[in-house]
Amino acid sequence: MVTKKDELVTSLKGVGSGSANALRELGIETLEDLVMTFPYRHEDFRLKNIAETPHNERVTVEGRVESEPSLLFLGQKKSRMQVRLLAGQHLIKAVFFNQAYLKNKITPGSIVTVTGKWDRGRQVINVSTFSAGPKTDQQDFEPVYSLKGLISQKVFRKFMRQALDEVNGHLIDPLPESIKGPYRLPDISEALEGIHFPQNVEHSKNARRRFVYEELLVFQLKMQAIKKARKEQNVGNSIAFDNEKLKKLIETLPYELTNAQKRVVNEICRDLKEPHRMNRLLQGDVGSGKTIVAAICLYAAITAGYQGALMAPTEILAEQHASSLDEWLAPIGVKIALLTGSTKTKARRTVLENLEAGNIDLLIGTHALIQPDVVFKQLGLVITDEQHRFGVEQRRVLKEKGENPDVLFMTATPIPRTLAITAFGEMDVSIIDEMPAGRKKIDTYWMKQEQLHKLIVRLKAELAKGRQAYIICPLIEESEKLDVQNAVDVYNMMAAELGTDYSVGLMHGRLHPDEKDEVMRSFSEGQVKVLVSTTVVEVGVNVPNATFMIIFDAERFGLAQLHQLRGRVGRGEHQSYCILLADPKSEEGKERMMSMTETNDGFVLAEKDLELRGPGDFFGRKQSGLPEFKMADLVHDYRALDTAKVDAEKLLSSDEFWKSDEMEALRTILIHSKALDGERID
Ligand SMILES: Nc1ncnc2c1ncn2[C@@H]1O[C@H](COP(=O)(O)OP(=O)(O)OP(=O)(O)O)[C@@H](O)[C@H]1O
Repeated sequence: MVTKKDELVTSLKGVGSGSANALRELGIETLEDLVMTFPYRHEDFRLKNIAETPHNERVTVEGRVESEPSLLFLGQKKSRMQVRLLAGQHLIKAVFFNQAYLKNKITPGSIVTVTGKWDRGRQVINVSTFSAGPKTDQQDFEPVYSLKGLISQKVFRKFMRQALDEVNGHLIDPLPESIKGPYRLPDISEALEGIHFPQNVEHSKNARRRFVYEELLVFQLKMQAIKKARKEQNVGNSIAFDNEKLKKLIETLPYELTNAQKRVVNEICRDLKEPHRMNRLLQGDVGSGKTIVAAICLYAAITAGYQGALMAPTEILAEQHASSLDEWLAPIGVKIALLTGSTKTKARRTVLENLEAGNIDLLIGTHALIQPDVVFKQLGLVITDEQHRFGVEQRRVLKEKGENPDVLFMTATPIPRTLAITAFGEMDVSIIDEMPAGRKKIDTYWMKQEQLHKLIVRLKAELAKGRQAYIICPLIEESEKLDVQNAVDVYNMMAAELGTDYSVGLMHGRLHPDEKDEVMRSFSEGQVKVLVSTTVVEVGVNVPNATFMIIFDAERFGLAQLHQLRGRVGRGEHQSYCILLADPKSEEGKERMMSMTETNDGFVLAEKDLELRGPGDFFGRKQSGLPEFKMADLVHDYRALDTAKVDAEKLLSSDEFWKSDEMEALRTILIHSKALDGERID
């Protein structure tokens, strides 16, 4: 039996084949599809005082016509008409483009109501909606739908009215009274009315509140269900590590762990012990000390007789990790090997043999680590140090190899909380939210390119103190060649400026791996004082004596990337500086530069970045891990997201959710998704 909501839109009065096609193109076939198509904004038709209306805002005013309309034709169909209106005490102009047909309705002395964008400087309203006479029965708020020009707003609203009347009482409300009641959320019919035909601001706000909550609750239910299912089905390793040995390692470290580091080590080690497979994200701002945490956890797995793997995004980083971990772990007997794309065939073969035989405890490298022919004897823990998510592909390779290790993802990109919850909602998250003691704020300045010579004086002063510096040139992937040239030019200029006093090194993606190594080593050992580099040093490079950074064309970078780059300095006890050379043209670019000078806090910058660029672009490209919400907005609805998270956890662990009739609709949504099988599909 077809229920009302499943009836086709063609059952509505006035929907012929033309409109039906248009609606189908918008993804609307049934009455339910139609009523669940939400407007992307509401036009506000309340009367406003023009004197208080900000520039460029849309406004509706009533006014008395004070002149004959002057009409000018600008071509066959184009025209411009202008008339003077007295709105309250204000004499303004109303301009109508291509609405010559209104001329007869505009007579001097009559009252008219116009809506349009207000140009405050020129005192002009650019009219988009007109009615003769004072404002009467027009709705105060009218929804505006995204219709791609296929059908007019007015006709669409007419269909909507009919559809709402038809389905009223036939829709199943996924939210039971026990949830709606305490939050005073309207039921589905009332909420739909408020979304499509709001009587006032409150009405539409309440309706929106309901759908935002519903959407986020369903999302959270899915995420929590996935987590739970994975825990139940993933019989992973229970890694019984030797706590005494861990304590000893921690005691021998050159510094005391911060409380945050201790806390996350505990969280991760607790997961290792559990028999299910760990699936955890470790977030920590640049320089917060994630590497040592990784080392301790890998060592934990090793004390229990397992092998560990640490995967880095670049070769430089893999080498740097290998040398740090070697320093900490080799003295206590851990056998470490490095494997990257440039490991020579013979050396590679030796590593692989030893790995399979169990003679290597810890393998560090790039993606080369999880190639099919890399076989571990007993892999217990994989840590990946990457900006982005550990790909589906890599999980598949591990699975095919029969490995079932615990996995920890480390990210240095502070991900705004709301994004972390949504993009990584099915994972457990640990956060290092504290910097090692004694860290100083990196003083950040924004200067114009033309001030470079002044800057070089500052640079020399810093070098004279024995410090080192990075000079960053942009690398835009589409034209690596040009960027390399750019870096070479800057290198030549710096080498000329600094003469024989300080040696300058050059680093970019096109160098041979051996050359990269060589440059990096001489910089970290202090022979090279100034490193001119493209963004290849962006992640993870750790040279605590480097305290000065100049970033050329800084406006070409996003906030997250600038923050990562800046994080290369300020990693030791000395005061550090970062100078952004930039001539941004856009307001957004200026705002980015200002934000960098104002804060060192990666989480604050990440929130700002999210606000400036929107969630889709946050990761630098469209990230498939981010679900698209119809109503919820990740920048502003974070409170609702939190509430939904707590509620989802409670619901899933309650008997009522699984048994009661009133929860059936919500339960059905969950059952129809793949969440209960531990799969994420969005
Ligand atoms: N508890 C601590 N006390 C003092 N120094 C520390 C502490 N933990 C780490 N460090 C030092 O801080 C510096 C940064 O640590 P690390 O390289 O692990 O940062 P990170 O979190 O990996 O940052 P990035 O993402 O930028 O690589 C290193 O020089 C490290 O030795």
